[in-house]
Amino acid sequence: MYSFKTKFTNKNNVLECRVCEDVFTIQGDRVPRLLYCGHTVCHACLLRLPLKEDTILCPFDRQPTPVGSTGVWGLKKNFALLELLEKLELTDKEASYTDKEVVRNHSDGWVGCDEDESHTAVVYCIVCRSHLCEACSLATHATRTLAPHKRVPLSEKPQELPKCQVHTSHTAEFVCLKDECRAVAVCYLCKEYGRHKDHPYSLVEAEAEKLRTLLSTAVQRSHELIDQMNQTERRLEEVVIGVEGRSDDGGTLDAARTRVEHHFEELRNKLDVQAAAARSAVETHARERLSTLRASQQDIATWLAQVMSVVVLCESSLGYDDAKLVTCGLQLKKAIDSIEKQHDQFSQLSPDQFNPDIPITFTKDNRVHIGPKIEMRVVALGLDGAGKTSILFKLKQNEFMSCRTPTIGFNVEPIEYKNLRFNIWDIGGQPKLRPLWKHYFLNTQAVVFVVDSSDKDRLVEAALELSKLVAEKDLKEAALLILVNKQDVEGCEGLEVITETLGASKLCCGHSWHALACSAQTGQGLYQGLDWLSSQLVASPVTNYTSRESQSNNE
Ligand SMILES: Nc1nc2c(ncn2[C@@H]2O[C@H](COP(=O)(O)OP(=O)(O)OP(=O)(O)O)[C@@H](O)[C@H]2O)c(=O)[nH]1
Ligand SMILES: [Mg+2]
Repeated sequence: MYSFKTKFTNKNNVLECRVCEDVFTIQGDRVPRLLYCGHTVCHACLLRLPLKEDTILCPFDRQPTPVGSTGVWGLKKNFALLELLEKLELTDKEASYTDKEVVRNHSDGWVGCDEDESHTAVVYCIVCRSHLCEACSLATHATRTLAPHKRVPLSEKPQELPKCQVHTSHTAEFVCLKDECRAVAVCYLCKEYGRHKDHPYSLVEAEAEKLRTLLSTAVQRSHELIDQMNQTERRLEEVVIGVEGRSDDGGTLDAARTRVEHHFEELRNKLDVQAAAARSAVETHARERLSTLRASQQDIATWLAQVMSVVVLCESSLGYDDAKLVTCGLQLKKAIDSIEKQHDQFSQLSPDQFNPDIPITFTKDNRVHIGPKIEMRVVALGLDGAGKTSILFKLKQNEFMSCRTPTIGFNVEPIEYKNLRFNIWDIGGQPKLRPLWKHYFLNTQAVVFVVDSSDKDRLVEAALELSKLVAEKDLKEAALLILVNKQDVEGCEGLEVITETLGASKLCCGHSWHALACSAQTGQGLYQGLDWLSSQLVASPVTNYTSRESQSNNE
């Protein structure tokens, strides 16, 4: 039978490092490495040699061997020696294989000692690759050379590395990391000289360790994910119950349905009240109108009878003799005067009475306005010189006043446009007058804020005044129209820049607001402004144009 002792005594020190006298190994610290002079020294002894200017001196003949940045790891292994070692180990294994298998197959899991098959192996020598019992381990490793061999309990025996598929007698201890090679396990020959020369590589153990870490992390994260999913699933179930409700308690769906019903019920009630108010307004209007018409009818009937009786009197008086006619002259003149009086009264009948239309306009809050004009209170504000009075004048007279007359106090003018009457209050904008603005706010339905687009230096001042206006309680419901005026002036700022500089979208976000470019000189944008204002008051567009307005719109 093969013996562990003979295995090493047969080598006659040929396979030992001549520095430390330890046996060379295929891998690890005792790997044989070649120096430039041809001597072979184990890796561990080379590490202990002093390094002088990136060279080490051979311990036997002092010849220098340069080592680069990789140190002694960069020195070539003595492959002839390694092959010899491997062949010897293979022979050792083959020789012991049959016996060991017989012994191992003797009982499942039982491992026999390689020195004495009747003993049970408890340790494994990593260097000699032998299974040993306690006694044989001590006996065989008593020498100075073998005593340092690392022996581990059988349970910690390192795994056997696979063989290289190309050099089948060599262990595949490296993994080639080049993409095309798909992590194939290779031996040092393939790595140093063969197909995988110069390919990136790693040790099989290191790569396996990396994969293990990766797998453990993945498993741990998956467990966490499963926990989270379970929790979320439970929460979703709770939400489903919350929406659908339980048998004894309605969910949020029921509550939402009820709110929708309630909201529209309230709207319907409000609309019913508004419709009743509108109907009543129409009825009242019609009643008043009919009573006026009937009164006029009665007046006309009376006038008719009176005129006819005067006519009869006059016609019959035509045949009187002179004396009688003169006697009745005073009475006849009175009768003729009364005809004139009735003619005057008759001609005063309003032509509106002959139009059977009932002109109705609905406001945005569903109030009904009956009559030719619906009124809107508008306040025009802005810095002094912005052009408020000029805009008002242009709308009223269709004229531009080029001279500067600052407004002290206010001007108020009704501007009639379509079926609206805008009562525009133009308030002086000088700094000393601005504290008075607030006295005009009550019941104001719209503010027209005028900005001078040619006076860029005062935009910040204008923004400040605008910010105060939008914060006014009395103007909370008021619509806000920003008129960017003087667009005819060369070099003036455009609408977008001005609204941005004013910060209008932020400032006015609580209001219904709009900005328009305009010019009091040319009339540009002014009627668009009135259109927007009317859209804020009435529910549907107004279409009856007067001739002047049509003309202005065509300009
Ligand atoms: N070129 C040009 N000048 C304008 C325009 N609008 C107003 N102006 C001129 O700007 C000056 C001031 O106009 P006003 O209408 O008096 O300004 P205001 O806003 O009423 O000023 P205060 O009454 O002081 O608040 C006048 O000289 C106007 O002729 C415009 O659209 N184009
Ligand atoms: Mg003015």
